[in-house]
Amino acid sequence: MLLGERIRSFTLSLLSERFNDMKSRTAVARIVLSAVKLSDPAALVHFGVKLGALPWILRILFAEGHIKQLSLTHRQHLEQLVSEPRATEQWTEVVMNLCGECEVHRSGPMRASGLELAKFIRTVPCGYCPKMSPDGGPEQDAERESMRVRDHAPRSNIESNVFEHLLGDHLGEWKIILSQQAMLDLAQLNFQGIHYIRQGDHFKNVRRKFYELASGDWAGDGKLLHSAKWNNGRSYRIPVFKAFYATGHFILWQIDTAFDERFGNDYQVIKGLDASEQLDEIGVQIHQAQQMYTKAQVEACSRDDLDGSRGTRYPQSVNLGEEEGSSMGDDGRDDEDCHDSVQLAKFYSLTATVLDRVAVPDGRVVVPVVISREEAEVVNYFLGATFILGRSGTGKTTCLVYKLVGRYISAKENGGLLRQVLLTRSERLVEKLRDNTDGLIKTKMGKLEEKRPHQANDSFAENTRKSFLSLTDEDFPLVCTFDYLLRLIENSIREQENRRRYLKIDSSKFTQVIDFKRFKLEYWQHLPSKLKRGIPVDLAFLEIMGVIKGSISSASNFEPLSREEYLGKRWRLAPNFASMQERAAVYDIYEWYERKKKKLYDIDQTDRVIKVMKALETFKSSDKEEDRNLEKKIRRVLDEIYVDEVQDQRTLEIGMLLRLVGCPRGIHFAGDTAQCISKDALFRFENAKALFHELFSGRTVNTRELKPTLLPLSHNFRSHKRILRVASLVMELLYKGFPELVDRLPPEIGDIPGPQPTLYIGTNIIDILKFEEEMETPQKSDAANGNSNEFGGLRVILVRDEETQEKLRSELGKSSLVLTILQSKGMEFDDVLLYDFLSTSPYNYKLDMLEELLKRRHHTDRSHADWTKDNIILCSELKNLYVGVTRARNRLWILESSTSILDPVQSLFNRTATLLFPGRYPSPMLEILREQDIGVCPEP
Ligand SMILES: Nc1ncnc2c1ncn2[C@@H]1O[C@H](COP(=O)(O)OP(=O)(O)OP(=O)(O)O)[C@@H](O)[C@H]1O
Repeated sequence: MLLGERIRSFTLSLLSERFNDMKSRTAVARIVLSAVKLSDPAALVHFGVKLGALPWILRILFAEGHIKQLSLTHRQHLEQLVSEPRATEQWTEVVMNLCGECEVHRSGPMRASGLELAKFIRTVPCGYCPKMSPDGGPEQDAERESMRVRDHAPRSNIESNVFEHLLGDHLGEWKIILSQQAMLDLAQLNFQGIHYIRQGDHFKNVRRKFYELASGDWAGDGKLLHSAKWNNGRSYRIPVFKAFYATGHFILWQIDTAFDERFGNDYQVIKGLDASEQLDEIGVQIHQAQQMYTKAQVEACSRDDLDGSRGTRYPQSVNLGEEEGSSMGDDGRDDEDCHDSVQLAKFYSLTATVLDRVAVPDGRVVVPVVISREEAEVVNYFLGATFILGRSGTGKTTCLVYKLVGRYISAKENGGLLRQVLLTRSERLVEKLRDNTDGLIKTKMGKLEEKRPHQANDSFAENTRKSFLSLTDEDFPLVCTFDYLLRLIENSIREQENRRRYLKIDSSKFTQVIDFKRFKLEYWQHLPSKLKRGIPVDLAFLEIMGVIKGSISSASNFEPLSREEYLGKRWRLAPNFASMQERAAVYDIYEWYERKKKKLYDIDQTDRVIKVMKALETFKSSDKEEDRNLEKKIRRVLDEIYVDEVQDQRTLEIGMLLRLVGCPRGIHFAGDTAQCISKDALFRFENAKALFHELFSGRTVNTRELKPTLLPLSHNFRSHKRILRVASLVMELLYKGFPELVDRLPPEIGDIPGPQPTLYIGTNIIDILKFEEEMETPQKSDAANGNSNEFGGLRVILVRDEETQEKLRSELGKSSLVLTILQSKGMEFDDVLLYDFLSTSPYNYKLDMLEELLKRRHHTDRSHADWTKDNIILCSELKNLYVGVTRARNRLWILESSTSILDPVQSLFNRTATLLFPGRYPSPMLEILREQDIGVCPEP
């Protein structure tokens, strides 16, 4: 009590001082906020009246969204505060000053009463409020360099509360984070508590213990600070404690550091490691995890007040700078018993909401992972359109989903609704994204968000009859494939055309849209051989769909590239065919394809998008009001669009999407050009960026909004460092061979140890796979335990193409998960078995050229440009390999049937890479196994 009083009077005295610089003002604002949160809620009134006279602090608290949040948690007291006549006047002035230019808030509170002002404050800032400048100075409108390093972005650029909305309230001063295992243990305890009365008390006790831990007051008889000891001869760099919740039962915990969204910085946190009491196993894992810490990290976790005395200990802020763990360098440690290192790689925030939801026995609880500061900045960034960029596993999808859900919940909690759509091309990934999105919303909002009727009636079939304009609030957030969204829009357009008898979008004759499979079977087979002229079928399709038809826009009057335009296109924008002869041949094929398609009444994906865009244009300029209204209505349905794996979308499609939102701020894309392996789309950031200019230059006054902000992510959270070394070497080859075709991004950094990837060469791969299948024992998986937000399952066999997929499925049976590399995009698996990828590559007989490539120093000369053009297929091979390798979290097996690939691969990965880059690749990367090395019993 006494301490509370002291903090309050100290803070009030601080408010009598003058602070002239923004840094001190921000610090004071944070202190005031913490003091308000720590005090009796009524204290808000005292502080608030004082703040009325201190607009410079109040502005900061408004701009960073804290007042909005206090208006929810301290509703009654805020009303009381702003009803005080002097405060009403001063607060109104500050808030109107801040958001006088916002479309929504311009008109101010409805009436000049305290109650109305409090209501008004609850909605400030909103998505339409222009960026608030807490220092009251004019907003710096200079366009930022788009590939900025966000570390330098001032914090006021960040909508600070989006991620907090997703999480809900913390249990106390200390943030608590739980390992996957501890989350499982918690759910298990709760389950037992419901079924066995005695254990019911356990769960209550555990809850209490977590609150005690979070309070920072760990006094007493050592019940929270009982040292955990292991007789395994290992020394622990950070002390581990047992918090007893019943005789013989405890939670294992240690102090660690993590990003704390409440303070916008890294802080000390309580890390719950386990509650299962399987001490031996977890003891080894904790030891391994602690070995990876740098000295500075260990120091940041240390405290000298862990003595069990009374009093609250506050978490300290941590500044580790740019320091990473031992990243990809060799730490000289033996990783051979690192099989479970992934278990302690991911942590979840234990907030009051999560604890309450775990206490409700209704199945799956999706909990946000503890994200890094870098990720939090991406999640909270809403000043303009964003492109989240990063190599694989760097959290792009995670950030995109948290952005969407955080915004959704924030709007809901403020009594509004955002109509958001999250798209990607792969159905499989969409399902995962939907589970995740719905799960996060349900965890946070509980009963408020019961099953959406949409799902029950429609199941997101791509031939849905539902129309875009019939979407209701309950359908949002809508998580679906791009094709599904397209179909919804087509249906709305068709309804109007039928009503008005235009009959343009009539797909009744079109049974199935032409995809690569149909193109190959029904078109290519009939293509006269003189037209084929050595052009590979997959590249021909990619070129037609991705370049000739894929870059159509309203600027080109929705016409595909003419022959002249295509022949004259810069090589970088259409790199698959470099010579005029080849391009001319492709154009001949394209013309033949269009003629045949017309005869057969067929349609392809680009035709569909073009039809939609043309129809919308026609409606827009129609002389019928009804048509114009329809076009307007379609444009007003969505507030925000999120696209994952955006590199799979054509420019044309991005153009369509941009037309569907009124303001560029509502657009958030995530992708990686190194993973651009689609068979029918050719993505270029340049093209997408150009579209923003084209489409929004007339619609927004803010020049910054015309340029999407690129937000890079660099830390790989998925795979351990031995897999990352393989991935980084593949990237290095791509950079060396095809510098113009992949954006150079910071290399993925990862610090988790793990087992060495294996290259197996043998003719009995199928037997091995069958054998493995039989031996496979059910393991704990995120998907199975329902306690986390994984985007994948346990083990997958990845193959080059659908034919191999079918072959393997028939040999191995349905219980094996076999996917093409393309289908596996965006997913992750504990174990990945890459099946015969190198042996079936068109480069299988000349893989030694990879070594030459790695050795190359300069790549600006002409001969290199020619080399790149001649080896364009290698670029796609390497991208596929990169995607395949990076799906693995734990074990990577490269299974190959051809002995001829052994020497070049072994030489590249195990010798040359280490010789050339000993820092990055300190030891042989692959364990090599041959048929004779393992004893697999063939089937009797
Ligand atoms: N801060 C974090 N700590 C631990 N795990 C994290 C963190 N952020 C993300 N993850 C996990 O890392 C994995 C990879 O994340 P995600 O799928 O978002 O990456 P991505 O960049 O979209 O990858 P890809 O490009 O390969 O699809 C997921 O399991 C995710 O839950």
